[in-house]
Amino acid sequence: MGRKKSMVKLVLLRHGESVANQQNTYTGWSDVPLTAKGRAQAEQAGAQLAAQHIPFTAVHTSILQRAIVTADIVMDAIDQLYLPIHKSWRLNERHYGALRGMNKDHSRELFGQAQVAKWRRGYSDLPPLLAHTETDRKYAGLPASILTRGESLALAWQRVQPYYEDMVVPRLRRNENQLIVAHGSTLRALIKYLDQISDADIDKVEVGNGVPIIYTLDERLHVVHKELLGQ
Ligand SMILES: O=C(O)[C@@H](CO)OP(=O)(O)O
Repeated sequence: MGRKKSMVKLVLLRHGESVANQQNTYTGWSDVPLTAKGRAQAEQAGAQLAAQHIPFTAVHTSILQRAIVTADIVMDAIDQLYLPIHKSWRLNERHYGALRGMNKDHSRELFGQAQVAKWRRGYSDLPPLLAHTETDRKYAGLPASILTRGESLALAWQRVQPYYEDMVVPRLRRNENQLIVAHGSTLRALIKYLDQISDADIDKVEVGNGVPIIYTLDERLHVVHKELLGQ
């Protein structure tokens, strides 16, 4: 009789629509709230996940309210409010530098379609940097090496990967299902890693607000199945 292969679930979820998403402005580390539509998207994601009956042992999110509130709504909907929730700046959205707050259509008028496409979806392209690093007290303890004046997706991955390796992988290895509620680019970086997408092809990957992505992983944590709920 062969040994039963263990399979574990890793669920990724981008927050519901934020005020900045609604206004079509660059967000990054801006700490903007969900819209009413964003809350409804989180509730719908929670209902879809509830139907999957996945018992998690931990939830991971950023220190930005749009992700934290989405995580809370989902934990309630799946009746797992008791779970530990780990919040880390490492799961924050990619820092959009001096673009933050700017309307995305306006940025295309200013810099051109091609440049904006690279900033938004390229792997190594750095947005124009802020003149100063973050002053918000929640970032006071950040390592000095972290560039908080703007990040490429590649730079964001450099701070997401250690979180994934230290906080998520050990739990997955113990066969514990994990839920990560984060942001478009943070999740694109993780999806790039899990799906082994090349630097060039990551520009085709989009992550929708409130669409749960369920990965089934084998004992080496390689992807054996991927499903987007409600798609
Ligand atoms: O503004 C942002 O921070 C992100 C996600 O909302 O936008 P984009 O899709 O342009 O990378």
